[in-house]
Amino acid sequence: MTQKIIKLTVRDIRFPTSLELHGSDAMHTDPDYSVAYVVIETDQGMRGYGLTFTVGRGTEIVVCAVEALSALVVGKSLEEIVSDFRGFYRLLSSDGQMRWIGPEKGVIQLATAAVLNSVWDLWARMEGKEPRKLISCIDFRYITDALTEQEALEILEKAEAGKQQRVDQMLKEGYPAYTTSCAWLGYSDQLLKQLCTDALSEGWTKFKVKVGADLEDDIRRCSLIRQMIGPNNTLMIDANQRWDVGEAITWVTKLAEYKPLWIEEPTCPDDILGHAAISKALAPLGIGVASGEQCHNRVMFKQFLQAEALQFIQIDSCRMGSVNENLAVLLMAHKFKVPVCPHAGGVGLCELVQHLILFDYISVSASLDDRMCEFVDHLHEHFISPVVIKNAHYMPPKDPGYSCEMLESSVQRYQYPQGEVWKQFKKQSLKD
Ligand SMILES: C[C@H](O)[C@@H](O)CC(=O)C(=O)O
Ligand SMILES: [Mg+2]
Repeated sequence: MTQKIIKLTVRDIRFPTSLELHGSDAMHTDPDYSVAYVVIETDQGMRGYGLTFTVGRGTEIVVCAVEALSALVVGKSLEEIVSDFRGFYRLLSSDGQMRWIGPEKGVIQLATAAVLNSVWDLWARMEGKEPRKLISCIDFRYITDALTEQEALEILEKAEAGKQQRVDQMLKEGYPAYTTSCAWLGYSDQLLKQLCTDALSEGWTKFKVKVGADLEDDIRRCSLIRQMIGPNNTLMIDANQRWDVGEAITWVTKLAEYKPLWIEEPTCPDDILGHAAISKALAPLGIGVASGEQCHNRVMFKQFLQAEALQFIQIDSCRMGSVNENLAVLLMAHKFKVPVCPHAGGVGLCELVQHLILFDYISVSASLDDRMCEFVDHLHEHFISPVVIKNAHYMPPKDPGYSCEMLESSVQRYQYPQGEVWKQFKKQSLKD
């Protein structure tokens, strides 16, 4: 049945997470987790839901960018889009009137992700996809020196073997996860201890700690958490781009005794050679470098891989141009033998990225070695099909679609600035 997209709406939804310092790190000290939330509707009454994660005031700019892209979507049929998804991706990412404010980066790329996520959601509610069809969604422009279309197809075809076994395994055991919920930078030691104790009793074995603002604090917090989790559990540290290259090496060397598996975003997320230098310096200490949550397109990831600048790739479901670009990165990571450990958390990122990482295991890498997906325990209650975590594993989603439909009651309560929650804050601040 032809489904013509007749409407696209986008709303600015913000959660006041800064009040309790959830999500805080060395660079984002008071984040209000937010989304630009997109709904597309077809003439047959079907809907697709998409979003991109942002923080606070920036959301209104992303909303404007989605509105600017909407004219490229409304009026098209789903069949028209998916029969040449590569072309449609290019239309959005290379539109002559808007390309200058990207290309394929920044606000326009976040907006592209929100729109395309809604298209993937709509499509996913309708049918299964074969390797050839998936490959036809990827824009190979600028990456053929690292991965050709033929190589990508061969990777997917090779992974057909054993696929059903991996599906069954995932349905039974789920995909391994780690938690970042215990140790946001703004949390007190007492809260950190409490959350860590709870997480251990729930079966968590892999923990990420925010670092980078103050070395003495980092030493104290890493030592505390290492003592609590013991020598056999896994610790990761995340500096959210706080340091220069030399500073990163010196700082992380001082934290090496706590045996972190990786240092995440040690420096500017665009500094490929800087990451390579940090990787080289930290390799003898057994510490890898992870990055990706602010890596804005497949071309950046290509160069990180070519330069051996990362030992862990952190794809993000909303930073790049949706599933289309993430497929390209999963396939390149496989070719370069670098494990994918997605960034999640935020608002809806866990809901979205679970699909990508399950796809990676089932249809691309067929490996769980050194792989795990981030989990953050905030804001899932606002989703119709929230993630299900069992024994520190993501259980495969059962509902059709891309899992980012929100409860309409939540959207209305948290819509900025007219939602009840924000109106209440406004009244309060007028009183103060
Ligand atoms: C501002 C966000 O909370 C950021 O700190 C998240 C992040 O770096 C992560 O989850 O990793
Ligand atoms: Mg991070």
